[in-house]
Amino acid sequence: MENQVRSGVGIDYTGMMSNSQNPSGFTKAELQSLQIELDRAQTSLESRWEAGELDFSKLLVSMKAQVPEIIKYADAAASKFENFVVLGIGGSALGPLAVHQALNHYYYNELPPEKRGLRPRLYVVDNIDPVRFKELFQILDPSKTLFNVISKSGNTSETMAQFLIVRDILRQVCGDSYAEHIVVTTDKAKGNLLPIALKEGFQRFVIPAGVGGRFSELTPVGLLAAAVCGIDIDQLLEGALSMDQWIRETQGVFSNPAQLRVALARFSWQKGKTVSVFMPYVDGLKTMADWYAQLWAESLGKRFDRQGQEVHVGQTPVKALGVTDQHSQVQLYVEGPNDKVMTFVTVEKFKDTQLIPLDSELPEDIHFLGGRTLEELLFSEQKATEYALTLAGRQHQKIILSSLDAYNVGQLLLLLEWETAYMGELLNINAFDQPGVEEGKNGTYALMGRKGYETRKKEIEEYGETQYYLRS
Ligand SMILES: O=P(O)(O)OC[C@H]1O[C@](O)(CO)[C@@H](O)[C@@H]1O
Repeated sequence: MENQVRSGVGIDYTGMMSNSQNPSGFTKAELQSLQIELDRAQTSLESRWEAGELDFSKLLVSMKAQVPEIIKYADAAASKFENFVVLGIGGSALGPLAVHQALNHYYYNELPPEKRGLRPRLYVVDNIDPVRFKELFQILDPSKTLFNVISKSGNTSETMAQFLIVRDILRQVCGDSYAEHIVVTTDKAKGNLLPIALKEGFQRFVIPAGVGGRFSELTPVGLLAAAVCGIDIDQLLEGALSMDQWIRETQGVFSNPAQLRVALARFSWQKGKTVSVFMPYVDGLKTMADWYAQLWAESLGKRFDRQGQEVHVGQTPVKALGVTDQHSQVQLYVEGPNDKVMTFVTVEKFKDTQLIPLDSELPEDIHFLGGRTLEELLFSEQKATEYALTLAGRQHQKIILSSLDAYNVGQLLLLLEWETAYMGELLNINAFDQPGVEEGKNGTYALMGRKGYETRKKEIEEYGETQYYLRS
């Protein structure tokens, strides 16, 4: 194998490469030809790192130093509250959810408290659907709940609205002690949430200035929820640091995992693969696909390059789950337009095993299942899907975690963050802003009557008149 598997996460890119079954795959020479560009990207990223623009990586060490403080608070919260609710959206919600699902029991909230290590149930409310919001309070006792309001900007309408509703409920239920039920995670110096937190005396955690929402999982954004729910955040950061070191200290497309992944992404993009399918074959990683989708889409979907030229770049991320989506989307991937590149995410070993019982009374055709395990079936299905894709000339690769543990999840997060940063360099765009979303945010302020947005409001209302409509 050319690519070294270090510490527990590996990349199998056989399905991306040219061979007798897939002559249209890439050659080693092709990947190697990108090395000068990759070296340039590495140098540029290094200077951005120095300048504090890549604090998702640079601040890992200081995050590790903050672990005891976070654990101390989390343990105290866990002994006091039955529920921990994250209020946030986008990067302020997807990371906490992804890591929780990856590392805790799949039915964590339904477990009796002693099987949860007496830790609180976790809810991540990442939307503003009024029905869902109301229904949350039909199952939650606010007096036994700690709410973590997370917003980097401290201004996001969805999160601020959630906060205002929750604060109101808490005031009614808990009276003067309502502030003990709110912990705020936001910027140190900016945004509307900060002065409120200071005035009302909420416990506060800081999102470092140079870390944007979608890169913030390994700051208090994700670390607090993880620690409250019993995840080993020290190991999470340890894994992240080891991947960080591997990527920052290694030269060469066949040795540096971020360079390898980005070279594959770059060539597939160039060859018309406008869709990137992220398909874990582990239920625990299902919401990791949501987290990845935001990271890849918001970072790389850009209209202008750094010189202001209109480029309209970006690969569309699609979330899928193996084996479930074999029975839903894979037909399209095998026979539809050849515009997709697939990343499967798998584990070498599941935490547990499940035997399929043998029953010789049953029809002969299902005998083959008996005595085998569910994971054997799952691995076989995955392999068979890879084979079908290869036969159809479709490219695919695998990120393989030795097991689904905190260390490896930390590695995975950093790998995906770094490859996104690299892709930004190769596409010559700013991977750390989101001007297209800001437009929508401002439009929302206008429509909701925020001061200073009156002209915008008028424009949108005029534009927004319904002209064509069909109804039952
Ligand atoms: O954490 P904030 O500032 O509330 O932002 C939430 C999300 O909104 C965005 O700014 C736009 O979707 C994301 O980048 C971010 O993760």
